[in-house]
Amino acid sequence: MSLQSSGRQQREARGANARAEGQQQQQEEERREVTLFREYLRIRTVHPEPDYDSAIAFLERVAIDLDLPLKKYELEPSLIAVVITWEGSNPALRSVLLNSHTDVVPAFQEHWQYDPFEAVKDAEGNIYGRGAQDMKSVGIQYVEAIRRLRDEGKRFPRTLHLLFVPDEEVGGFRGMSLFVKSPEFKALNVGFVLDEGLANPTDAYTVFYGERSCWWVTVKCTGHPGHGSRFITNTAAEKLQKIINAFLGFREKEKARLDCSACMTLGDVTTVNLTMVHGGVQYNVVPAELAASFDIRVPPAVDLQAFEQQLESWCREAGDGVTYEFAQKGMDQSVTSTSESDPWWGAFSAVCRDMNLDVKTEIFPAATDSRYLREIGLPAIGFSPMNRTPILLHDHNEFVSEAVFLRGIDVYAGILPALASVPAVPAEQ
Ligand SMILES: CSCC[C@H](NC(C)=O)C(=O)O
Ligand SMILES: [Zn+2]
Ligand SMILES: [Zn+2]
Repeated sequence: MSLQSSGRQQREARGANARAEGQQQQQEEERREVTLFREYLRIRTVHPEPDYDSAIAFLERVAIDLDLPLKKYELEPSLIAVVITWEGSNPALRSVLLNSHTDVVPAFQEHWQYDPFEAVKDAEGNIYGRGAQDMKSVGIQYVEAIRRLRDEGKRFPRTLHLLFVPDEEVGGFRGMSLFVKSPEFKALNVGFVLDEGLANPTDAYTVFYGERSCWWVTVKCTGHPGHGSRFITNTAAEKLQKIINAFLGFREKEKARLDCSACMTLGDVTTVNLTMVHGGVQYNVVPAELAASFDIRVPPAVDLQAFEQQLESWCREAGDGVTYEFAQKGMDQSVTSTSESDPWWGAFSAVCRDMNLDVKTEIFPAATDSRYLREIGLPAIGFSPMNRTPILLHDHNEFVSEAVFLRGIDVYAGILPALASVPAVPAEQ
């Protein structure tokens, strides 16, 4: 056996040390909010085989502890949405939905400093785990803010629903997408939604009021086949070359637009990435068909019809026998109002100002479950209260510090009363 310890041994040793320190600290002083969050992180709701049963059992205990009713809605066999409800004093008013997803993306253990499902807290108070940012922290912050408000004897006019959905990380097709279409969702009488956002490395908090449309498109190029030793004309490869040049040429222009503007963010430009190429038979056979797949994200301000015409013309210009097909084509471009005169945004932004939070509004660069909620006409804000934190969702060594996590509970304890006290909006009068 080598004298040098392996990566795994080092990780285990680090984990054991940090655990021992953490346990000691926990016995001495760890706050129950943090302990609950770390317990949730240890539940392996990780794709491709998320342990949703354990997450549901955990949430059932949370609801009992909060003394609030919990309902389960089966969306598909073994895919369950959980709703914990704190009824308002005027339940006829529309409710506020606090959404979080219970699933997390896979973690590659060998790249992590600690086991991604041990929820290790290091000496600096950083809590490591898959889901630490995306978005188990937010789920527990909602719970703990509500616990605090209830312990203080507060009650607000509007009902607060805590929703925990499965399968967001694989597109939400069997999760939120189904739930929003159900009569049970309608019965929740939702008026406004808080959902996930992103960390911000500066002092500011980022708040998302819309998302880019997600277009996944495969362009198929056909052409003359033949022997690999000859100059075959009109080949699939020549057409594919034109397609790739057109798509990636546009990508460069959009990148330059982003790079030369200090006030633009990723959500304001269109990104195009070549993510898959398909085709070919063997070295000496010129193939009759080749295809390229692109991940395209289009900001809400872009005219989608005009953009599709652009794709069409790139395909036409590449030659005959070039066609495209969508695997995903988001067409809804609804954004949530950030006008101060909007009752929901007005309440949200005013309370953020009162708490001295520096809020930056942006378009979310990727796709979240908020798109299903905006699609049915609901205002939804993406907000994960994590400032002074690097953006590590889906990355190795995802963490949030204990201090930022706890501060996020204070933030929700300020925001939730404001949202749950928004006076009846015109549609409710
Ligand atoms: C369109 S389904 C895929 C959803 C995924 N969401 C995130 C947050 O990574 C994405 O934007 O690729
Ligand atoms: Zn997420
Ligand atoms: Zn995610």
